[in-house]
Amino acid sequence: MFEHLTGGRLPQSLFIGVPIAPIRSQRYVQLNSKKTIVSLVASTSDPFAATASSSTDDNFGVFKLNYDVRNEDQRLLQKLWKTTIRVAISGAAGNISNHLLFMLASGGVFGMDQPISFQLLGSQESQRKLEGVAMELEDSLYPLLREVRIGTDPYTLFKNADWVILLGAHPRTPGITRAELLDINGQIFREQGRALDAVAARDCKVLVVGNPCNTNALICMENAPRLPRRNFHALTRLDENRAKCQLALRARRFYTSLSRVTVWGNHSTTLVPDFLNARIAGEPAMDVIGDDTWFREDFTPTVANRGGAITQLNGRSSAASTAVSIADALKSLVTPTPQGDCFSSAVCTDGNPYGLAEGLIFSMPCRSKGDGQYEIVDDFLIDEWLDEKIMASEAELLKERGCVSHLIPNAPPAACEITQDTMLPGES
Ligand SMILES: NC(=O)c1ccc[n+]([C@@H]2O[C@H](COP(=O)([O-])OP(=O)(O)OC[C@H]3O[C@@H](n4cnc5c(N)ncnc54)[C@H](O)[C@@H]3O)[C@@H](O)[C@H]2O)c1
Repeated sequence: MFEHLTGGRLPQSLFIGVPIAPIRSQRYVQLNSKKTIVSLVASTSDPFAATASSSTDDNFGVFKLNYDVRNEDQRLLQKLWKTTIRVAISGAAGNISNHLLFMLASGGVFGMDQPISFQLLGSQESQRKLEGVAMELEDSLYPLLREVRIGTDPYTLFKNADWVILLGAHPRTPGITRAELLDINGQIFREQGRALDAVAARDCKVLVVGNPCNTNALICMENAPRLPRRNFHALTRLDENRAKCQLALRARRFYTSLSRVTVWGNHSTTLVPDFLNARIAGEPAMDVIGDDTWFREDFTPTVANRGGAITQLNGRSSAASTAVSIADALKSLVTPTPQGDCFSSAVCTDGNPYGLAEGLIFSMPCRSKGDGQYEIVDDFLIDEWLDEKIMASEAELLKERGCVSHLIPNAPPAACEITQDTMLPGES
C-alpha cells in the first residue's frame, strides 16, 4: 500500500504510525567484531526496545535482535502487520537467489504488510558465500525482514517453514547425461523431501526450481508424505513469461493484454507453449496473429531456446528473469487470479481433468483464490497437434520417473530409458 511512496521500502514513521525510530537502532545494541550481540539495553517504556531471546540465538548477525511487536502501538499494528512467515530457500548462495532474496525481503511478493523470516540452506562449498549473502541482507535494512538463519542442514533450515523454494541442485557438468543428472539431483531432493516431512509446517508450499525440476519435485513430494501432494510445484512460470513475451512481440500488443497463456508438461525440450487457448485482448491469439506457420514453426522453438540465446549474449544464465518468474509464481498463489485468466505451474497430476497419467509433476493451467492453494483450470481446448505434444512430454516424464524409481518409496523397480539430453538450451 505504501509502494508508490517508498519504492519498495517502508519508512518506519509511515509503517507503524509513530515518530521515526529505526527498529535496529544502534541505541539498543552493541555488536562485537563478529557481529554477535554482547549486550542489549531494553527499556520497557520504549516502544522500539529490542530484546534478546533464546529463539533468536541461531539467527545471523543483526537478526539476533528480537523485534518485539508487542511493544508497539497495538491499534495500528493489528491492522497493518501480519504474522511473520518463514521462507526456506536452498541454493541460497547461487545466482538466482542473489536476485530473489531481495525481491522477497522488500515485500514485493508476499506484501508490504508481511514480515518475513529467511532460512537459507547452502551446500558445504557455498558456506562462506552464504555468509556474504546474509551480510548483504543485514546491510539492506529491510523493515519486513525479521530473521535470517543460514546453514547446511536441511533439517534445521526447513524447520516450521511455510514456503520452501528449492534452487540448490548439482549443475550439469560436461559429460553428465540427463539420466545421471536425474540420479545425482534425485538424491539431493530425496533428502530434502525427508527433511520437509520431518520438520516443515504441515501446510508448507514447496516450489522446486533446481533442474530437472519436475522430477526433482516428484521425488521431493514422494519423500514427504506428511505434506499435501498438491502443495508441491515445479517452476514453469519462466517458460510462460517467455511465451507471453513472444506473443506480445508478434501481435505488437503490450503483454498486459494477454490471458490464458499456459505451458504444458516438462521443463525440458518437450515443454509445450499453448497458443491454441491463448487470448490477446480477449480474442484467440491465433485469430489476432493469423499465422499458423509462425505458431507451429517459430513460436515454440523460440520459447524453448530463449535461455540459450540469453546465455550466448551475456555470458551468464538468465538468473534475474528466473527470479522474477519465481516471484510471479509465488504471487499467483497469494493473489486471486483475475477472472478468465490462469497461470502455469507444474503440479501433481493426481485427479487431473485432462486424462494425464497420475503421479507426475506436470505443468498445467491453474487458478488460485489467493489463499496459497490452486485448482487446475479444466476448460482448455486440446486439439490433435497439442495433444500429440502434451503426450510426448508426458511420455518423457514417465521415463524420468522410471529412472528415479529407486528414490521413490514403494515404487516398483523400473528401467531407465532416458537416452537423450532433454535439458533446455542454456540451462545447467
Ligand atoms: N525451472 C526453471 O525455469 C529454471 C530456470 C533457470 C534455472 N533453473 C535451475 O535452477 C537451479 C539454480 O540455478 P542458479 O543459477 O541459481 O545456480 P547456481 O549454481 O548459481 O546456484 C546453485 C547453488 O546451489 C548450491 N547447492 C548445490 N547443491 C546443494 C544442496 N544439496 N543444498 C543446498 N545448496 C546446494 C550450490 O552450491 C550453489 O551455490 C539450477 O539447477 C538451474 O538449472 C531452473
